[in-house]
Amino acid sequence: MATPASARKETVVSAPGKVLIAGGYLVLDPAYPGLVISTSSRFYTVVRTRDGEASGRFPVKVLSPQFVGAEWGFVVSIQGEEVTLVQTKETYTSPHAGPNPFLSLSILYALRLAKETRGTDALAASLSPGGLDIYVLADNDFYSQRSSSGAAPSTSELQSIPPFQSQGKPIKDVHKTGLGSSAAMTTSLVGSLLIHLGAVPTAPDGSLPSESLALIHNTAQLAHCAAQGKVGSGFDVSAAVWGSHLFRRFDKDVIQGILDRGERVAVEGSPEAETSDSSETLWPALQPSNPLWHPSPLSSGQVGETHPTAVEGLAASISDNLKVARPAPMALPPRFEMVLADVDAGSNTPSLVGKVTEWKRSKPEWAKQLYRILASANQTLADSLFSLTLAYGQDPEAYDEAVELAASKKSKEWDALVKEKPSSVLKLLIETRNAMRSVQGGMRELGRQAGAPVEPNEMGDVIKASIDGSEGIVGGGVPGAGGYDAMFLLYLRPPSVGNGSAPGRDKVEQLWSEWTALSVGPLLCSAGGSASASTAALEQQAKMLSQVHGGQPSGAAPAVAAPTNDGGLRLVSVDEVKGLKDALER
Ligand SMILES: Nc1ncnc2c1ncn2[C@@H]1O[C@H](COP(=O)(O)OP(=O)(O)OP(=O)(O)O)[C@@H](O)[C@H]1O
Ligand SMILES: C[C@@](O)(CCOP(=O)(O)O)CC(=O)O
Repeated sequence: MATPASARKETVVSAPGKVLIAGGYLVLDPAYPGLVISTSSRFYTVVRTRDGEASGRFPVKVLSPQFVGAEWGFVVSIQGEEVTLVQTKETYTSPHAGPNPFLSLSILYALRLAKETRGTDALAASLSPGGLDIYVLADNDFYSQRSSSGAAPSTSELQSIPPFQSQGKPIKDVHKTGLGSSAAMTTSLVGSLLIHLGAVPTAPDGSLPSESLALIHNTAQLAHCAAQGKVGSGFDVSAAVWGSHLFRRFDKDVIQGILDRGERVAVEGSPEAETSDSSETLWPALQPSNPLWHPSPLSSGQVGETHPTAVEGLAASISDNLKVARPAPMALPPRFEMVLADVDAGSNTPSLVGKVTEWKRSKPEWAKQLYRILASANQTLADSLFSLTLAYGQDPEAYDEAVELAASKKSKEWDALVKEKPSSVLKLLIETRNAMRSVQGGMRELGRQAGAPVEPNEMGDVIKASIDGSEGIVGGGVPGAGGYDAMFLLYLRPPSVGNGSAPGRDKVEQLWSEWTALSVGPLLCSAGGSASASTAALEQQAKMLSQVHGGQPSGAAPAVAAPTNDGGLRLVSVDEVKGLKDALER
């Protein structure tokens, strides 16, 4: 099944950004799931084999063409069974490149795994004759496109910016937008290298089997944690691989031993450079079947306070059928869209995670109570979104009729609407709106208790004005850890607008452009895997979900097809991505 590595001259892998719409802070504990939506904005890594003289030393050059001076050089040496990686002195000491552990550790661990799974001869063949050129490129949304005056561009202005726009500054000076650039970069880099080096198989049609995705996921989590110097929850890397899903954290112990070795990529010629080949193997920890990567909500006693959501039950039955554990897929329901805002409050968000963790430690009883309330709101949200997808699968006409109606009213008017025109879909929309209000309220309370601006008042004000002032806005909040950096809204796009934009969404953008208390502007992306991204894939999923849900509540799970991975990591070609070819030639 594997494509012979020697046949690969070029490998391009794309991975999405993420928005954690429910479960911030709680997801640090595997007892609580989080709802992470991948974005249509993506990161791309292009790996090309270079021509040159075959030798035991292979140069690996990494270029990030959107930034000034962003060029990193590495050398892989293969001698007998020993493989070492060093960074060139010139790029290590360069003021604009320097050490970049997200890049260097991704390369290091991908090489190690390739050596373990294929042997040094095959690894050398994959790097021959002249080593590798690697390009990393991000969709414009990953970085703030504000002008030097700080003004936020409108959607139409953003649309007129060429793809993969040069930022005109070094990477350290750039303003990120919270989509998870380091996770999407690490994951697409690890994925493209493992595929290019033949360490994970691709299917004949170019898709990636679940085992391959799982191995890319596990390796990228290791590289990202090692680069960050800490183990976060990892939902960003998880979304970069699996797209939108219901996330549960893996067991830290799975990689702690490897992290404790504190490996890093040494500079060429330094004393450490001689000892950078580790004899410890990665495979036992990283192999897809290692159960520590999958805290099962159904079988482990770990879940403590929470019950598995309906959608996790579904995922377990899919995994049983596929014999590979993958997290519960969770695209937004049809006709749902997401809009994100780049907020420039002119102040740095203080360390929110530290404050919340400290509060939880000092007030364990209060924290337990609040976490229980938040967990319940998060699960209700996941279950109501799931029920909406099911409702669409069962009766798309009735669903569309209800969405058309709801999108013509402000969501605070839906209660009166359902009395006038009773509809099960409208009731589910109200349930979803209420769950989003509870999640938002819970996050605000968490911040208040911990003395941390999780949802600062200025952010709460603009979110409230957006939801209350426009038609069809289901809810919103501050994603992830919150703070002043970003916000998201979920809204309905009525069937009658076709591919056009929803009037409620346009009204929100107008409101933002006139907002003076904060500088707020839209990003271009929507949700990955949502109806707009791939209606066919979503319809297939809806049918599949209703098939499972309508089936046996206990006993044997029905046979179901593998979910598509449209919203997650995928193999692409340079030509199919608008503007990528030009950006590589710049
Ligand atoms: N295009 C790129 N080229 C090279 N390195 C990059 C690129 N994008 C991000 N990085 C690396 O990722 C680091 C940023 O990671 P960090 O974890 O601080 O942010 P983040 O949480 O991913 O941010 P955000 O979620 O806002 O995108 C940069 O300092 C750089 O090392
Ligand atoms: C607070 C936390 O739950 C969310 C951080 O999310 P983000 O990086 O702000 O999107 C921490 C984590 O999950 O790693």
